[in-house]
Amino acid sequence: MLQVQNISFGYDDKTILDHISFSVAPGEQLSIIGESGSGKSTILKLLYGTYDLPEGEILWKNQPILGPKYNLVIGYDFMKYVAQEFDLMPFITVKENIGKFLSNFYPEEKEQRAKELIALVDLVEFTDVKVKLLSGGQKQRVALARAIAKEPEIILLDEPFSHIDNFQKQTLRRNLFKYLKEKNISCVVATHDREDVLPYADHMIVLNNGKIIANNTPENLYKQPEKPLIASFFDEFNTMRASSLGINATSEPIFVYAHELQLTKSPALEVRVTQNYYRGHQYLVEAEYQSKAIFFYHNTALPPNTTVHLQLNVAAKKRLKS
Ligand SMILES: Nc1ncnc2c1ncn2[C@@H]1O[C@H](COP(=O)(O)OP(=O)(O)OP(=O)(O)O)[C@@H](O)[C@H]1O
Repeated sequence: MLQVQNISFGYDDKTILDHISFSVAPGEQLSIIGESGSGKSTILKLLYGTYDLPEGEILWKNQPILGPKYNLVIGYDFMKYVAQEFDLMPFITVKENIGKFLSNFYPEEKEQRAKELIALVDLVEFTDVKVKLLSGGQKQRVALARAIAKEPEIILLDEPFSHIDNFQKQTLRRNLFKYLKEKNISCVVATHDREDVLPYADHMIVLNNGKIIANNTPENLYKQPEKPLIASFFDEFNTMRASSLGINATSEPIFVYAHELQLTKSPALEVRVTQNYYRGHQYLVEAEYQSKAIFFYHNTALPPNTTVHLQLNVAAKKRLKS
């Protein structure tokens, strides 16, 4: 179990993390989300022991993770960290880069394992290519393969698929996260991508102004986002009054995802269409309601300046009542 207990940290006078606590069980995947600069990478670096902690404690299986003041070499064998900069060896091949992280004791097993890892990250045709000749996405794959080479107990991933193209991202993500679960490797992922979180994370924490403002399952946070920052991570959304949608709920503003609004003939929420954005499966329609923008999805583009009426779909009513 990883335990982060009341840690605070800043690079200079400015506090970046302010009394943060969370934990990660063996085999569990935790996602850290938050705006750019909110401190996601800083948390990963602290978990890895890159800096000394001025306050609080980080424990892995009840042993403290210590910074450079106490460790000549940063990091621990049971933990791997894939940073945004990959730190590969450019003048040797993909296989040699991965091999550096495997034991030389049983050469046949080493060969087999290197092949297995290269296949996992789909780099078979680049096995013997020098890393300096690879693209950014290919380098990121090598870094991921290298990090899991020795099966760490916990892995820290900083935007792990940021350089991988959309064609290959889904497969790589599925393969990697499935592999980590199978091997019971704990995983902490800093990400901006909801696709890293919704299908895979057991828990997610949301960072804002140095604090954790939410710590829950992705499903619970998706259903009850509570803050615009959280809703915006998942999807296009609107901040609305429950009364304007004809539901008896709180007088507090509610967050309604754009896909939860649909056209109706009855005289419900009346809006004026201003723009359409093609999104493949549907159009995202921008409209004006009481001088503010409101967004919803529709199967076809709607002519600008038309007046239409909107209502919540059935699933949204259920979500907002629960
Ligand atoms: N080595 C450093 N020295 C001084 N300030 C730093 C250093 N590294 C990061 N910072 C500052 O700390 C804050 C948090 O940075 P961090 O990289 O942890 O954010 P992040 O949430 O990971 O951002 P992003 O999503 O853009 O990667 C930022 O304001 C950043 O400018």
